[in-house]
Amino acid sequence: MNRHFQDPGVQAILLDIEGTVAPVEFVYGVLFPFAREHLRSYLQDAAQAAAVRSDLQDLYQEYRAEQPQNPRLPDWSGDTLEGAIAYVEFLMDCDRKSPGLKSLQGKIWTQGYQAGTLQSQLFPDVVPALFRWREQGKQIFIFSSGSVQAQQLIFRYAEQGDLTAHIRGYFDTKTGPKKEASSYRAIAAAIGNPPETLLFISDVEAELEAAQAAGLKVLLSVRPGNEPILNPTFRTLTSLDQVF
Ligand SMILES: CSCCC(=O)C(=O)COP(=O)(O)O
Ligand SMILES: [Mg+2]
Repeated sequence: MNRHFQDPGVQAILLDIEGTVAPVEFVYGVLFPFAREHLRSYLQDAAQAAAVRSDLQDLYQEYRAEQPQNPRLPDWSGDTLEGAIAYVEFLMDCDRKSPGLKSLQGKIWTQGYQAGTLQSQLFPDVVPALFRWREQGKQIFIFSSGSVQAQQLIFRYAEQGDLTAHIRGYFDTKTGPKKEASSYRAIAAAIGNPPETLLFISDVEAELEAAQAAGLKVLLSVRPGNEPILNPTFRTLTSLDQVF
């Protein structure tokens, strides 16, 4: 195997999920439809739970901030479930990486994974890479727009079994947006490593630009089903087999 990315200075690997370790088709074809289908029944059952109320408060704040500029928003007075459902559906329609939406989706998926209805699909090179990198002493972290809970589920309920032992830590957009350099500086600080000892792998060039600006090493993930990038600015990989 030609492991063409070798850099002895890299001590930790930060992985995106969708388009890097999991196929876009799994996220858009399985996870997102599951959350949409179960949104109403989930909120009807759980809207009074403290964690769900907190998500709804975050969503309502986002709604109030957006409402004056966006005539396409559905009506939501803040105290109706119908309004909440309509706004969450609106956010899902535009694939908004909203922390409130992502947190709610993670809670809905939890039920699906625990019931055995959902199982996560990862590219076949992911599990060998996790074992190989750990044997080489590299730490593995995740940074995704999906909530930390959703990320943990992906690795706990993989078709290949529970992979959470391989993952040292998880970061979501509570740390900061994926397209801002400050988020990557915050992640490096949280991990306790200088930025240049981290390698970030993602399918989105704007995320790599931000990570590179923060001093991280970066690689562009090119996978079946990803948005095609005609002239990539960054070094590409088509399999994690190519890294270390
Ligand atoms: C954590 S699985 C669900 C992924 C998700 O909700 C999403 O928006 C994908 O974002 P990513 O940053 O992993 O490309
Ligand atoms: Mg991605």
